Amino acid sequence: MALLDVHLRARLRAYALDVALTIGPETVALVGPSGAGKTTVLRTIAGLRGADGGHVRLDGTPWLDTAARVDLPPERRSVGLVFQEYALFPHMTVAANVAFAHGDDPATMLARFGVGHLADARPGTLSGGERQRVALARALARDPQVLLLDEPLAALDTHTRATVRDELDALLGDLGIPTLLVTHDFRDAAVLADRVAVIVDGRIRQTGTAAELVSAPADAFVASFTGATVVRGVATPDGRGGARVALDDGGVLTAATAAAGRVSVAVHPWDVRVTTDPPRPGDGGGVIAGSAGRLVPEGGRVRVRVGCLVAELEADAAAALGGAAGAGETLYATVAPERVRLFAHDPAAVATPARTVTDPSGGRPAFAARRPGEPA
Ligand SMILES: Nc1ncnc2c1ncn2[C@@H]1O[C@H](COP(=O)(O)OP(=O)(O)OP(=O)(O)O)[C@@H](O)[C@H]1O
Repeated sequence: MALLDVHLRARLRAYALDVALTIGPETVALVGPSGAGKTTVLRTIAGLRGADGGHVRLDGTPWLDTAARVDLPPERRSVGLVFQEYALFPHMTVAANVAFAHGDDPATMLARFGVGHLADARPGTLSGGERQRVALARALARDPQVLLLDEPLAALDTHTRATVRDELDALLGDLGIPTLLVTHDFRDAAVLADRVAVIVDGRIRQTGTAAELVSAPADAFVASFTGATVVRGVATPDGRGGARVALDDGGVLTAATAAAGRVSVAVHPWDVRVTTDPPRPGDGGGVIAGSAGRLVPEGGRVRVRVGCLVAELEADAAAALGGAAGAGETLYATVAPERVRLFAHDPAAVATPARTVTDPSGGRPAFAARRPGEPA
């Protein structure tokens, strides 16, 4: 069974990268913010840059071992690479691009990816989705033992992206070779990867299935990356093993876990309940009151902002709000205490806008991502 064993140390401009990963015949997504070191890891595995320490081994055979002074050139490492920009040679035809990767049979490879009819075309005349398929055909032409994908869907529009993502998902399942996929997008990671590793400043914060990261994030950054809204507040123990958190932006949440002092609070949008009437005082839970934002449809559900939280509702729950949303009326958001996650205060988690994810119930989650900076 194929096993890619990676441990890399490298001094980068702003931090020291130190990453260990073992990848069996599976797809592992390396996700994290810009500058976290994702591309550096991928390029080092491919042999396109060196490391200050560590190793890369495939089934025990070293491609890189700084202690033993082994550092195979890229062409002696059996990797297929797909870069962000597809890196096709613009002056060559599609067929020549694939043949260049010394595939003996570019026509068969292209046909396999549904782009056989484009063999004589120049890359500049292809759509993003077509270029992506050609790049995959080229990456796989040498029958590599390891596949490295750097933001393979980044250049595609939303519609093409969903289609190509599904194709890629099927392909990766068929290939069954160690595959490392670099992406900014938690949704892509959740669909394509068996495991997701979250990297920040050159260190892996957490590795798990997408559903594990959603249900048990190790820290506020991971929570925000999986789609949680992260806000700040001050926690006071409630004397019953939980805590009451006064949020900086107004409102109170109660948590089932104990905490005291400044905290980051992570809440997934699908755990937020929204009502037009305030909860009864005797309910004891926290509440956030806020003027309702617009209702925004998202993947069969509806999102609405209430104060500092974003709620994701079933269509009928949204309909029950009547005209309150969008009309600027006051709505009330509540969250079950066991769904309020408290973390040591982490400014990075708040500074990075959450990627949004829809309810992960039912096996592999269906994700709906919002780009950083887009309104919730
Ligand atoms: N040769 C180098 N020497 C020193 N620092 C470097 C070198 N190459 C990259 N860096 C720095 O290392 C950090 C990680 O870069 P890298 O490209 O791996 O990040 P990334 O996670 O892939 O980011 P993005 O998502 O924006 O592509 C960046 O701050 C980059 O400026």
